[in-house]
Amino acid sequence: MVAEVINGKELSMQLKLDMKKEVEYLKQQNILPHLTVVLVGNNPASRSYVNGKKRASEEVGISSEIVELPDTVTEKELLQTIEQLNSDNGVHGILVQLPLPDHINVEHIIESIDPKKDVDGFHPYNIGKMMTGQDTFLPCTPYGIITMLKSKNITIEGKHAVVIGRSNIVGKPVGQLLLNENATVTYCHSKTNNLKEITNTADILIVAVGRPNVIDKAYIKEGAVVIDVGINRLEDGSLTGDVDFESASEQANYITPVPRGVGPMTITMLLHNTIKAAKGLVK
Ligand SMILES: Nc1nc(=O)c2c([nH]1)NC[C@@H]1CN(c3ccc(C(=O)N[C@@H](CCC(=O)O)C(=O)O)cc3)C=[N+]21
Repeated sequence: MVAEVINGKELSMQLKLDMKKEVEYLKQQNILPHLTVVLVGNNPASRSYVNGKKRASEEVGISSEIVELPDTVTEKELLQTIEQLNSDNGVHGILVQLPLPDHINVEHIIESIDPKKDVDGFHPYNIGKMMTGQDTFLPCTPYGIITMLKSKNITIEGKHAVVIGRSNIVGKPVGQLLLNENATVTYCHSKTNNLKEITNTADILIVAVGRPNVIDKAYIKEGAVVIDVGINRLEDGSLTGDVDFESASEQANYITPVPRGVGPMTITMLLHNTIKAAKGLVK
């Protein structure tokens, strides 16, 4: 079997065309969707992701702004910046790029963002809404993954979905969204015994490990759907996922590549959430 590739870049382009039309329509009603991204410090990877978000916003006509703060900024100063953005009626979405420097408590920062502007879907209030199946901002990477599955009409209901990874921004919420779609969900992580035995029962395997090329065909059931959330920069500068793409493609029915897989979808769902915020749909 040779797996069909789910191209996140292509799907993103289609979705962005629809969003562009929607933004034009909103502008006719004097609503100009606006996203503010807060970037602390000078991490090159963060800077490149933030630039990607700005570029994508421009593509669909969303106005965006990057607020840059030095890595010496205090927690109090950062909280003040967020407070200003919370009270600015022209700002619909606020995203504080992670990771933050060690001297800043990330929970304090996330909880200070107005949940109605929390386009990352990271605020505990929105996570609670997601867990109880209420309409809210869904975290962008998990939402992008569900959107990719649906774009190929892949059945989620009744399937065994295995998630490797339990981070607050990917592993935990993607498992919850799969559960909301009536999958049977298993979480695996660094302390899991018999990982390979479990992943070999997965109809849908979500890999968010954070180490390059560690999941190969030995971990994959024939005909499975494999979603690679990893973004690993190798010494030669190239990007690779957590999945050994060549090997896994021999066993899987569907697979996502890296780059041009989940990454672009993350940004696209951020734009979707920003438009949703501008429409005032999240209370
Ligand atoms: N508050 C917050 N929200 C985030 O959503 C967030 C964050 N912090 N911190 C970092 C992670 C990472 N992330 C990515 C977004 C797009 C690509 C992406 O577009 N990747 C391209 C390649 C980009 C490249 O060449 O570097 C691809 O996979 O094809 C990757 C990673 C969002 N994150």
